[in-house]
Amino acid sequence: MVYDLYVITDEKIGNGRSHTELARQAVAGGADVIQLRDKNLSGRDLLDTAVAIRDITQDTGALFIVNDRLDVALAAGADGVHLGESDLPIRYARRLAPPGFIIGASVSSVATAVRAWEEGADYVALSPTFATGSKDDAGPGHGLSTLAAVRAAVPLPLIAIGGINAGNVAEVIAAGADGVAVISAVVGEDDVTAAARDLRDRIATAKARVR
Ligand SMILES: Cc1ncc(COP(=O)(O)OP(=O)(O)O)c(N)n1
Ligand SMILES: Cc1nc(C(=O)O)sc1CCOP(=O)(O)O
Ligand SMILES: [Mg+2]
Repeated sequence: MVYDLYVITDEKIGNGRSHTELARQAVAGGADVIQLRDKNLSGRDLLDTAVAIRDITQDTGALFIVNDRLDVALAAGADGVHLGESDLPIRYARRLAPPGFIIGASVSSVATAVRAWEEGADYVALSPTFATGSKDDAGPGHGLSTLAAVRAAVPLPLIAIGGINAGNVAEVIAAGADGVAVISAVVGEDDVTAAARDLRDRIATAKARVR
């Protein structure tokens, strides 16, 4: 699986553009993964939106992940679900998921990353890597040293999330991330497609330098 550029949709930060518009524009710019994240939609509206994004990503080969809601992810035919440290535990989600279904996990330390790996996560996301204004309860950033320590401890794909942008993405990749998950650096830009393309190019350049 390729997780280089992982874009999370957010209609507030997206300045009135819908989840589906944001997803379409991000995949046009080369996003490898789209995550649908909305804490306010009803289950039914979230499912309708997830089915629409499923159609968009299916056409392009991008992965589609639903935040928090395993039920909606399964019903929509998404590729996976993202679960945080307060969401459904990974080992229980694994019992309900079909073979090949992706379960991503937020982690905040080497210890929580190792636990997520042991419980069956398919990727881990260091949450947050830097401070972010896009999630109220994210807390302070863990920084590049923690990112590098998680990289050394866990052999899963490692995503950095929180405060990542064109200016710092190269150092995040150099510290060991396989990919970056972003909201504002792509979804908050006027031209979502151009922002995604630019970030993806920077990731490719940084990977060519360090690997
Ligand atoms: C890729 C990725 N990483 C981390 C998160 C955060 O998940 P969580 O801690 O459960 O917080 P919420 O996003 O649910 O508010 C994420 N969504 N995606
Ligand atoms: C959805 C999310 N989760 C985070 C975590 O740390 O768990 S940070 C975050 C938002 C990331 O947005 P931006 O790229 O604008 O900083
Ligand atoms: Mg969550």
